[in-house]
Amino acid sequence: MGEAPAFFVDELQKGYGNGFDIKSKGGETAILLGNRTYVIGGACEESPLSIGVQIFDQSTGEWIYPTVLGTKPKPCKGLSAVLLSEDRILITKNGSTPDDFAWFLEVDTQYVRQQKKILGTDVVAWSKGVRGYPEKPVVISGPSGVGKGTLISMLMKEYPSMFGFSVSHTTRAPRAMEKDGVHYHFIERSAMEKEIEDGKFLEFASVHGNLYGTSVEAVEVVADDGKRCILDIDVQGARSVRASSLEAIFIFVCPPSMEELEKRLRARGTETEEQVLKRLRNAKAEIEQGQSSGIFDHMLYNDNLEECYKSLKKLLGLDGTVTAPPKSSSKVVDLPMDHSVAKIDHRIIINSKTPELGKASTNIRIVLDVSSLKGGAPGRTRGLDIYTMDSFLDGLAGINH
Ligand SMILES: Nc1nc2c(ncn2[C@@H]2O[C@H](COP(=O)(O)OP(=O)(O)O)[C@@H](O)[C@H]2O)c(=O)[nH]1
Ligand SMILES: Nc1ncnc2c1ncn2[C@@H]1O[C@H](COP(=O)(O)OP(=O)(O)O)[C@@H](O)[C@H]1O
Repeated sequence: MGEAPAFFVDELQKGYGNGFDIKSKGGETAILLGNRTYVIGGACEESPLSIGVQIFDQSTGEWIYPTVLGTKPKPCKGLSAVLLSEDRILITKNGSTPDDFAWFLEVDTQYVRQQKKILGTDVVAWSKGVRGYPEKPVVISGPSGVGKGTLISMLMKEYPSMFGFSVSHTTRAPRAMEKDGVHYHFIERSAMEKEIEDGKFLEFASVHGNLYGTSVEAVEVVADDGKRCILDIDVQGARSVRASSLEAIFIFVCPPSMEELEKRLRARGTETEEQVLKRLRNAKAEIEQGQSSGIFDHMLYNDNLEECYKSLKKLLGLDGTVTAPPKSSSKVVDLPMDHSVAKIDHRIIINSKTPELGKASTNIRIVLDVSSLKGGAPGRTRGLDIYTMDSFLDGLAGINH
């Protein structure tokens, strides 16, 4: 483990360290919470491509190097921090673009507390701040061979700009037509177990003797692309997602009969006889759980494919005229290299400290509204509203007229 920046120790031991402006040459900043000071900045020793986090415990005088989970921000020349509530710190990166300037470091959220228990170490977790909300992801479960993949392909083909598929990781061997990174991320068991330990998965389960899992990134990249995410996962996975912070719609697809299911599975011809028998044995338990667990919001019966597809579209609100969700139109400028932050209720006001010479507009003020945050680590924190002070004042003037 690396040394903590020496110049901090004196300041921190004096109890100094509350606020968003204790900056060193390395660009670190510090936040005091209880008797712990979170020192954030510079590059992380263990993963140099992300910002480092160290904790100074005032009561013991010792440095703690926590396990850092979630999507990590890349290092930058400097940053500012504001304590939002007692459980998370908002970090703004100097000189960054609007899609990279707001990050959250969770220090005592439900997710962090849960992970502390599992890992038995100190834990902090990053999540990236994102404007607005995507539509709820759609979780589709059902026994092997019922037609989940077929229905999802139809949906993606008809609405390519609206839906995106969550590409799962699996330890099973690829089928003849399957492409790595498209149908699944095919991975060795030991590598997947390591990634699970590192907190990279939203959920995972052992299904038909193989490991399957949805990485946090698999879902987030789809939402970042402005699309609605579709997850094809088993009942255990659906249960885990239900218990997570991801709000989704849960659909279970039933076969018309076990005989028909067997016929489809055999006709598909992708499994060995042993695998077919295993999948049919598991199907009974899956259908029972699907129907009685209370996890699923909707049941679909895939007897006639066209009828079933119509029902799927209906429950996703696609039976009428389809309108794309409006994209946010308010433009935000890049964050200045040097800035200060202040918190007023649910708004963070970001002020550029040094006017940029030779430019007409010198004093940039950006407002970050954090009143409607949703989600969080290990995924994204969504629902940020970011605008310039000018547009905020224009809005107020509009109301007054
Ligand atoms: N929990 C979980 N289940 C998954 C995931 N990806 C696929 N599955 C499920 O694993 C099972 C087997 O999938 P697969 O081997 O592709 O065969 P299929 O059932 O014939 O489509 C299916 O029930 C899938 O829904 C995942 O990321 N997590
Ligand atoms: N309603 C249906 N009627 C007849 N065959 C179907 C129907 N739905 C899907 N199939 C076929 O059943 C097989 C299994 O479907 P698939 O989408 O691979 O299932 P899953 O993804 O649930 O394992 C495929 O060969 C598919 O073409």
